[in-house]
Amino acid sequence: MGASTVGRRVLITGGTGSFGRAMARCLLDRGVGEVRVFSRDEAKQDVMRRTLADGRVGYYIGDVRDYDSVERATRGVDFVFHAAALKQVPSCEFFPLEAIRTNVLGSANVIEAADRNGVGSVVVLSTDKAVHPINAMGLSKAMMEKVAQAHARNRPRSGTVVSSVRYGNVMYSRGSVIPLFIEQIKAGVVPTVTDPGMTRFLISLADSVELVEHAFQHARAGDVFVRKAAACTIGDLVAALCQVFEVPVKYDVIGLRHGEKRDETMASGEELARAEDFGDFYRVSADLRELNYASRVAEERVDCRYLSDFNSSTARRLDVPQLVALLRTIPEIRAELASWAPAMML
Ligand SMILES: O=c1ccn([C@@H]2O[C@H](COP(=O)(O)OP(=O)(O)O[C@H]3O[C@H](CO)[C@@H](O)[C@H](O)[C@H]3O)[C@@H](O)[C@H]2O)c(=O)[nH]1
Repeated sequence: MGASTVGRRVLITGGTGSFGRAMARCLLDRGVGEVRVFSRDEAKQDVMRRTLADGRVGYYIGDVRDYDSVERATRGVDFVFHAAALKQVPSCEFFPLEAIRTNVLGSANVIEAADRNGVGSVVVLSTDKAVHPINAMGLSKAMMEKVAQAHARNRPRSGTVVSSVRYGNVMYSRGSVIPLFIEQIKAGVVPTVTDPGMTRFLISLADSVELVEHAFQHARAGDVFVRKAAACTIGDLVAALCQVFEVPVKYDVIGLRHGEKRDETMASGEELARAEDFGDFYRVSADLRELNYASRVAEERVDCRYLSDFNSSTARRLDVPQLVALLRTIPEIRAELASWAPAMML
């Protein structure tokens, strides 16, 4: 069994977001000593302070772009979960430098501050969009993963284990398509679908917390953990939501947004060739060898396997009835349903 958070001090960057709040609750339930919520927005911190009402949670205003603010929040901390990010694909296309500042340089600040303050483990949250990236968000997250792996490679004697987790679309996360579709359905507006054939990996917030915990328990420096998520088409997703909210299935097609991919890749074939299978997860270890490639001939086995990518177009596909059942298990969707009377739409 790996490390435990019982009685320990944990920092969550981006701590007021969907992941941060769920992770904070989970840590508190498990007996954490202190949770530090680090974020930019004092209003969101205030709401969280009043909702959680737990004296073990401390609130730190700061920005991962500002090294000093991260360094201060990291002092005396045992573990860091790094969730602060710019994560919307279209907006990062318009402001790619902002994605670099937050997702790449900000992550480097978090890793550096954690290393200097002797933090035991840092888990950075990445995305399937970091694999074969074509948009600024995915490119910046791919670079974040590279920064995490370079830490493992360049500082082998560091006491700080830095690992990454990758997952797909978290259902009902803030600013994502499910709350948008629900808002449209409830307002009597026809949902706007970019491309009904587009596919996305779906995971629940609880599963994302579980993956981060798994990474935290099992990480070696430079590892990337990948969730074996199921996928769906956006056409099926909107149809399932219409069924859940008992309205006729209808949508308007608006076309791809800036920077979007039709399908996502959670792990490349090259990565899978050296991955370990943990059942619900893969662990892809970093290549920690040095740059002297000629020395490889002396190695026992040179592995040149290639596998297929783990892609949302070929992954296990959830159909409409399965999506309906899954969506009905999401607490936020149940809450939306509780305040919903479809007859009002007639
Ligand atoms: O009006 C809309 C808006 C979006 N979509 C589609 O819905 C899907 C999901 O969109 P969205 O919820 O905005 O998520 P993504 O752009 O896929 O990105 C999310 O999922 C990623 C994981 O793949 C995370 O890394 C990102 O932070 C998160 O924003 C995509 O196929 C969109 O094209 C529509 O059909 N209609």
